[in-house]
Amino acid sequence: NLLASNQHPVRLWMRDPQQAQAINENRQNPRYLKGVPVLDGVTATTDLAAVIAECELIFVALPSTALRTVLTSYADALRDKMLISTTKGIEANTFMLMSQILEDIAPFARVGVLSGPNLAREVAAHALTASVVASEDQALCQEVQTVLHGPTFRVYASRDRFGVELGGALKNVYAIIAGMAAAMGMGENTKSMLITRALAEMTRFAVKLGANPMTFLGLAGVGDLIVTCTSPKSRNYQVGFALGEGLSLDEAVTRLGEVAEGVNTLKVLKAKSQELDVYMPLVAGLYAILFEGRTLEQIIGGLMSGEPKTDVDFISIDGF
Ligand SMILES: NC(=O)C1=CN([C@@H]2O[C@H](COP(=O)(O)OP(=O)(O)OC[C@H]3O[C@@H](n4cnc5c(N)ncnc54)[C@H](O)[C@@H]3O)[C@@H](O)[C@H]2O)C=CC1
Ligand SMILES: O=C(CO)COP(=O)(O)O
Repeated sequence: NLLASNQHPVRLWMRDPQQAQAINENRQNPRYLKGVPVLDGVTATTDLAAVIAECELIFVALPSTALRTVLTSYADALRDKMLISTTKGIEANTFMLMSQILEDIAPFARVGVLSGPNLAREVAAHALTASVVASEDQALCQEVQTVLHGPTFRVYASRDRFGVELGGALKNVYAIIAGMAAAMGMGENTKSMLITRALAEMTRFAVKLGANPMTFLGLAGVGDLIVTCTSPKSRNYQVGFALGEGLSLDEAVTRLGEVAEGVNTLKVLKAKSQELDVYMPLVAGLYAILFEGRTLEQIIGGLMSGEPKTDVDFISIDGF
């Protein structure tokens, strides 16, 4: 809709012919965005080859588990196209971020990511929103800013594609913990502690992977962490909330009926943090709750009784 309202013709690729026809006829997508009119400039279609051939700029919004499978046979068609991932996940086994998978599939495409505090429902409802486009390709960033900018949506640019993308993927895990804490009636101090220690933890991990920690101070880092850890509109938060109400993980995911990337990210992140020997007590704690039968109280108890630590890892003061 943002693109269409800037007079750009838009193709929306989807799998289900009935859904595509319904969107084209009724101008609504009631399963995912009830009550939001789909503008006339958007045409839904199931023909991916035709969409790729017709479009110069492609926003890839597939769930992380589907991205490689869906696009892998289109390598030649994607040559020279501008591909922007909006997917916030990490591939199991390879630990690749989505734009890295796009590069892998289509080495001659131009690749970037769009990430930030961007709850889909609020973007669709024209809540004032900011996002980040990140790519080493400056012209690509400018193009994305130009086509998306409007009265309610503003795009900032970054050269740090890896840091921006990593921030978007990691925060989902902490949103599950935040939702859980909310359901269990934990205090505002506790919620703030969890968010801030989450930022410390994700930054520590990112630095170990060679990312720039300053990126985590931006919209795609702390910005997205705040919105996802505080909003009941976040699906990861909702999964956490359901867990805090006593549902099992399967029940929580089934009740949601949409993608909550944090569940898969948790598994790959736990394994990677062990492999790299990065201290991530929140990730290890959530993993222990979901897969080893521990409780949130036990995990928070562990945090509170751990050996004294410094507040911010990257400030070194003599004697600390
Ligand atoms: N919804 C949001 O507020 C935001 C979502 N994202 C990211 O966008 C990505 C997608 O999430 P949503 O669209 O929100 O999830 P969703 O659960 O609302 O929708 C996922 C869509 O992907 C389709 N899909 C699933 N498997 C597919 C396949 N193999 N081939 C083609 N289509 C397939 C589903 O039919 C559904 O239409 C996630 O990585 C999420 O983190 C990023 C920013 C905001
Ligand atoms: O990434 C998002 C907001 O920026 C959406 O978060 P959820 O996937 O948890 O709904």
